[in-house]
Amino acid sequence: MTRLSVNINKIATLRNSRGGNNPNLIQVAKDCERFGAQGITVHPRPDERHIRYADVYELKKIVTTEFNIEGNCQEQKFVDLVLAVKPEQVTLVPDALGQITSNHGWDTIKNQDYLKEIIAVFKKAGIRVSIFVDPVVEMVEAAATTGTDRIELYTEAYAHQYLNNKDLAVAPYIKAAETAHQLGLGINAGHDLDLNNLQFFAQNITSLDEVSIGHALVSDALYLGLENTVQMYLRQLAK
Ligand SMILES: CC(=O)[C@@H](O)[C@H](O)COP(=O)(O)O
Ligand SMILES: NCC(=O)COP(=O)(O)O
Repeated sequence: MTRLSVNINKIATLRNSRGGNNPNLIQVAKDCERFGAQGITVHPRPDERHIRYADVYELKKIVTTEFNIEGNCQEQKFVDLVLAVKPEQVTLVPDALGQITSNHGWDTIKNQDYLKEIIAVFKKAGIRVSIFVDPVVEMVEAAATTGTDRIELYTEAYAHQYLNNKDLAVAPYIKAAETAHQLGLGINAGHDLDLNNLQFFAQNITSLDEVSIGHALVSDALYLGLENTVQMYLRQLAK
């Protein structure tokens, strides 16, 4: 069954907004796992707008499921952090500095040599590597020759198109996932997945290993409660 990794970036956003330690990020991570989450994802950005580098070291001490650190490996500080923490998985995301959020996958053709080199560094450290890609067959095919263990399908386009035509929305992801599976790549997915669009996506992407969900899940939890929300997302994946 597809694993749910809860991205707790937005818990850190709320915490940072008042300069204290409320909500307590570490306690939220522990609670998410207690409520059934099968992973914790964080995305420390260079400006530390939400997840701070120090948080990552503290989370490593308590995460008992799978710890997934996402970020831009072109930042040496990020590479050093991941090699020091050694999470179960690192997800490489080609974000530029000023982005409000992640908004594109790797060009795995143009960046083939660079990705091969940096992926080998993480794999040598025993860390599973996933790379963030758009649902484009050629990008998936080139991902396979970088040595990455998995791809993470960037699902913002799916989430937006789903509101108009869900079959059209999921079609490119089915093709990309079939290609990835045939090439022996693991398949993750994330960005803008939510309680409305998750089940249809998971039902159509049969070899989906993991989804990482944060913004919508944390927003839902404001109304539905965190324990209930985590379990609602898990039920969407179980159907
Ligand atoms: C790679 C990805 O889609 C998520 O990690 C996203 O980047 C979340 O980052 P923010 O929480 O900063 O929007
Ligand atoms: N990799 C996607 C992720 O971790 C969370 O993205 P979102 O659910 O906050 O859009």
